[in-house]
Amino acid sequence: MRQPMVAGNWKMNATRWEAENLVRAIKEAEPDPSAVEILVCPPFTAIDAVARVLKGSPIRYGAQNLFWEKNGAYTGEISGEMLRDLGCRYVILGHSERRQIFGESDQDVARKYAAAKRSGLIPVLCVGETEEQRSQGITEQVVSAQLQAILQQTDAATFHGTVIAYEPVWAIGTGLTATPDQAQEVHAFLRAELHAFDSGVGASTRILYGGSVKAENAAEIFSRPDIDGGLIGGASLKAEEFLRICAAAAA
Ligand SMILES: O=C[C@H](O)COP(=O)(O)O
Repeated sequence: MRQPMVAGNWKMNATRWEAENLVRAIKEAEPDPSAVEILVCPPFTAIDAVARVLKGSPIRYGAQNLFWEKNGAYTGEISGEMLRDLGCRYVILGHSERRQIFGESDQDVARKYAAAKRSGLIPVLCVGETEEQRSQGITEQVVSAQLQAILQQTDAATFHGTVIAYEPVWAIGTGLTATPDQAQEVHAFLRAELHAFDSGVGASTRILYGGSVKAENAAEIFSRPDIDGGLIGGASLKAEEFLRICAAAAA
């Protein structure tokens, strides 16, 4: 049985003060940790402030990116070891905004994945197709290539625990959501790929859906058998709405 998970990707939003207020409101609602695992991923600058509020709480926090080296002359970059030093448990990797705006390739994501594992972070690996790729009918090819770039360099024991997030690029921040059936179809495909890699990995890996998830559509999306929760952008910046999404995953 896979424990549902709801992750908030705050992207480049929230000062430390805003982050503290947001995470405090989530914490004070005391969501049941046995029903849903909750993760918040603030910008780097607010991680420490969030960590202080979450001390002793079952709510997890993580980062949105890392660089693959441990340290050195890499101006502006942050390593997995630095994130572990802040107490981060998870790191989002390969988000489509990183791939599209910052030019991250599958190979870059694979190097970041290896660095996350080396430093003891759990990757939340994002995959997803653009609108053009969907209209060309190559959604499965695209997400398979993104996933296989990771599977080819790892083994089942190392991969264990990794979280996958399927995020159709055309649904991110657009208000357009994949229908629950469209999302389930891709999730089932990804699970089959994971299963072919290793049956235990196929059964146990959580696959989250991301792309314009809101309180009002969350329950229906999460009701599908291969959708284990959500990676939430805009709606994770409002405590009340985020908590309603968490409650939908817990139900
Ligand atoms: O990481 C989160 C996704 O990019 C979804 O963002 P969104 O919920 O604002 O569409």
